[in-house]
Amino acid sequence: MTFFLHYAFYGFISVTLLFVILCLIYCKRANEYWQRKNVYAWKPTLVFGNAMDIMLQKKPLGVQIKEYYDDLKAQRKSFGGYYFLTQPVLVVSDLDLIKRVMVTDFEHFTDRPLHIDEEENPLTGYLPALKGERWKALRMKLSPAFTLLKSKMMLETLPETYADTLMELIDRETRIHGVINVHEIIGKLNMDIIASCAFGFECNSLKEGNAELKNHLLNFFHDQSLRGSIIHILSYVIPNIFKIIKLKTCNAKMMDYFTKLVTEIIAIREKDEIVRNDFMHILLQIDEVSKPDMASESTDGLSLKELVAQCFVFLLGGLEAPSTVSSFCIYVLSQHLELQDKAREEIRSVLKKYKGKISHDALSEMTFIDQCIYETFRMYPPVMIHGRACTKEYVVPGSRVVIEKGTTVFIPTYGLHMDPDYFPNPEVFDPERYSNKISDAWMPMGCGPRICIAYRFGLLQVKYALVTLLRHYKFALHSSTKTPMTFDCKNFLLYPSSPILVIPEKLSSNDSYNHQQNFDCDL
Ligand code: HEM
Repeated sequence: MTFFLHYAFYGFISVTLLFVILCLIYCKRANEYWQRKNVYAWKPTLVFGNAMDIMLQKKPLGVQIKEYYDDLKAQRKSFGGYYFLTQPVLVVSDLDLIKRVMVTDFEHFTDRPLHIDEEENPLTGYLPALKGERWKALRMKLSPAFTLLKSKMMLETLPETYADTLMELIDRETRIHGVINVHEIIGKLNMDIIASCAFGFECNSLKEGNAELKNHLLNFFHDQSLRGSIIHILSYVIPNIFKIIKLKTCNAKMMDYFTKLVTEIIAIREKDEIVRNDFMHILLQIDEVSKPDMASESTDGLSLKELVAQCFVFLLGGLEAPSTVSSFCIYVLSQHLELQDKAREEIRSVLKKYKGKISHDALSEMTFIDQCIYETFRMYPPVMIHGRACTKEYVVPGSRVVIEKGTTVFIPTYGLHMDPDYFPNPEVFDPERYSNKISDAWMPMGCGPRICIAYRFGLLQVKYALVTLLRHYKFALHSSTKTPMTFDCKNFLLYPSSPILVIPEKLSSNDSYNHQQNFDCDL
């Protein structure tokens, strides 16, 4: 017996040692990938590669990739290799090569390196994660929901009461706390906007505060646990790891909640024969197959699971990115009061012409607000890196480097946006940069065939929120708000590390156009 235990013990130690040695050999070999290809790369550490600071949550991935971009530019390299743990990633720094990857040679980079597992987790079957022909077919079918005309129509169906409820909320918060958390307030407005525009239901986030829908979505974005934030990054950089380790990006509760919500909305529409010009209507029209009891996969139309996943991405896209950009815009305008006054002047004079109504036409005339929004998108792009997966072997033009199928490619958006070659004095908030042509290096919504499908709608959301706030309030930065802003390391999207708190000063009816009481008042 003792002999057997002895034998088993040494056997166990030997197998463990062998396993550790094999892992180390694997890591070492993986860390020589770019060297073998003769591609410039930062020296990786074993296991962590170049991502030690990311895994230890000392730095957001987008910020580190910006630093790498700066280094590539300094070394006059068009691209370079990066190691996320043991996964090799190609980072492209040359703008012409970036345009090739995203536009001209798109057929080699049709997919995004996102995790997709519709069996275990149907919400991952959303458009951003879909691959190849399935993506192409669905993108074509969904595109009509996001034309300029559709975005305009969606905006014009918004109840005017949103503005009043928003003001009540700001006044109440100011009375109680003296300050408002601008991201939180705009998040509530956007939640109501997308619930109404996409599905035609009242979410009442502004009125009731913590609406259930919003909480589920925020849990997806801001899972502050170490596990949650690491899972988010892994799902983007090493999606294949999910095939080996059974990890989930969304939990079962979230899945059940969305399925129930969408099923109920469909049932009500069918029962009451409601036809509404919104996102849900377009989805339901896709070959008329999206019946609540339909669980099977379909080739032409959408199964219920697929439909729920597309609704989910509409809510995700419409909530966080537009709210972040609008709140960063208020943040910078609170530091540049002269620009804030100029923006308000424009809002007032245009709204006077349109009798106080925030219509699509009125918004289109507010060009200075556009410039402020573009500049905010540049300095604070919610998506700091655009990712592509190489789907067909690619020889980098002008070199002998072959990008293998399956390689993850990063486009360092934040690096491009802060590059003085494209945007002189990049640290300075200067809306005048956009009085002429916008640089091709400006790409907060991506570019090429996989550009954000809802960029028009997203821009409108941001503009609507800003106009609604700035027409009635003057904002000053609260002393506890960080300047310069640092970014949260636990979030995959760019997100402030501490709340943006501002002090609102309500403008008197002489200062602000009162659309309800006096349609012809002089400002
Ligand atoms: C203003 C805020 C927004 C920003 C900054 C933003 C940013 C982006 C970016 C950077 C991409 C990837 C583009 C690429 O890889 O080239 C993307 C894709 C996408 N966005 Fe947005 N987005 C915004 C608003 C929205 C909204 C409101 C929705 C939905 C209503 C939405 C839905 C999507 C979808 C479905 C995709 C995937 C498109 C595809 O793969 O074909 N986004 N977005």
